[in-house]
Amino acid sequence: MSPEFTVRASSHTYPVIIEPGCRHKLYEKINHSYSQYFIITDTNVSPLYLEEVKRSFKKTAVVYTIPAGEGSKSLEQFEKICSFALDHGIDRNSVIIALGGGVVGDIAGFSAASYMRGIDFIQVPTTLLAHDSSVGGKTGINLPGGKNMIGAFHAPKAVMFDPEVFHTLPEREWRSGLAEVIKHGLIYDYSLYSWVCENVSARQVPDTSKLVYLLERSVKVKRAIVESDEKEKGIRAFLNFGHTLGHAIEAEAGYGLWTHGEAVAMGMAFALKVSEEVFQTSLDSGKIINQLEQLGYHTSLPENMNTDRLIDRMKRDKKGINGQIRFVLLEAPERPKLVSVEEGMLRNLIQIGGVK
Ligand SMILES: NC(=O)c1ccc[n+]([C@@H]2O[C@H](COP(=O)([O-])OP(=O)(O)OC[C@H]3O[C@@H](n4cnc5c(N)ncnc54)[C@H](O)[C@@H]3O)[C@@H](O)[C@H]2O)c1
Ligand SMILES: O=C(O)C(=O)C[C@@H](O)[C@H](O)[C@H](O)COP(=O)(O)O
Ligand SMILES: [Zn+2]
Repeated sequence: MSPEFTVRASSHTYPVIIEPGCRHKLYEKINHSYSQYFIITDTNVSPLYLEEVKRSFKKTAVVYTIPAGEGSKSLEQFEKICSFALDHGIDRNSVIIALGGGVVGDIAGFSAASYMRGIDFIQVPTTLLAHDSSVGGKTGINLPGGKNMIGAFHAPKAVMFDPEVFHTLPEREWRSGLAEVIKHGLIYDYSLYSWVCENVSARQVPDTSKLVYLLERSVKVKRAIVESDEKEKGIRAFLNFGHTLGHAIEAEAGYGLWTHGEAVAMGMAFALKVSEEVFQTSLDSGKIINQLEQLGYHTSLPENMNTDRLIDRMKRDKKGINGQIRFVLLEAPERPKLVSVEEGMLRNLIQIGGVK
């Protein structure tokens, strides 16, 4: 089974293709009228998959390879990509192909959104995590002061998953991606969350048919949310569950020390505790936090994290208004809510070790 469905954006509707082996025939699936094909990839993905992808092309592709890792989502790399594009004749009728994980997707997408005021791009996600980043049109780069602080909404022309490539993911990156699936489950589709807990190991990439199933279900959660609120005026903020603290941790530790998914999992565990405090509900946060631990995520903040600095970073989060820290909390599974949370409560919870 190779699911194919569409995502509606305000600019256009684009296909999402989930097809084992499709990296060998990417060119067949894309428009042939582009003047140039500009592949952006990274130093880990390039030796694994670039030649296979390029072989399917009838035209020569221009390639730019960024150093693997979160550190590459930078202004410096952005400038290098755009200058390289200009030097290699990339014009308005060219297309950027993002071959890699979320880092490649975000910076390639932002380059596509900005270069010559916007050219087409196609997402070819090679990590599980990028099932989230490749759909919905958020693109961007980091500042030292905060994650994704410079960016644009720019929808891809297509998203093409070849789940076979997930088999080379290191365990840590597989687990990282699973955190965003879990997020989709907790905020929108609890049966997906339960299915993951029962059927998916965080230690080992499952077989391809299970991967196809997982991708389709989780991408469809993302689709439902971004189709109803593309520019984050309302419910799209729920996709930030776990990210208020998660993004602060990533920036505070130094980009790349924590994976995005590790930080988001920690952030979700924290947000669950905050939810209990704020709503005084019977949300069984303990059970979910235990399940996160079973899957191998850290759910207690390391002692070397400085509370003041984490609080400062959370105040600069894009969801914040007038210096107030706003968290996505859960009143119950599938019942997320965006809430301003008192700084004192956050300080207390951080100081007692986050969630324990
Ligand atoms: N735009 C969005 O909506 C959105 C959503 C979620 C996350 N993000 C962003 O995505 C980024 C994280 O993405 P990520 O976790 O994919 O990180 P990543 O792109 O750095 O990939 C993780 C690691 O896996 C390697 N890799 C990629 N594919 C591989 C493969 N098939 N086999 C072996 N190794 C492979 C990469 O080289 C890298 O070392 C963060 O910057 C995060 O902020 C954006
Ligand atoms: O698509 C969204 O919207 C998300 O929030 C998805 C998140 O998983 C992702 O990490 C996103 O990049 C965060 O966006 P930001 O606006 O908080 O930087
Ligand atoms: Zn995320």
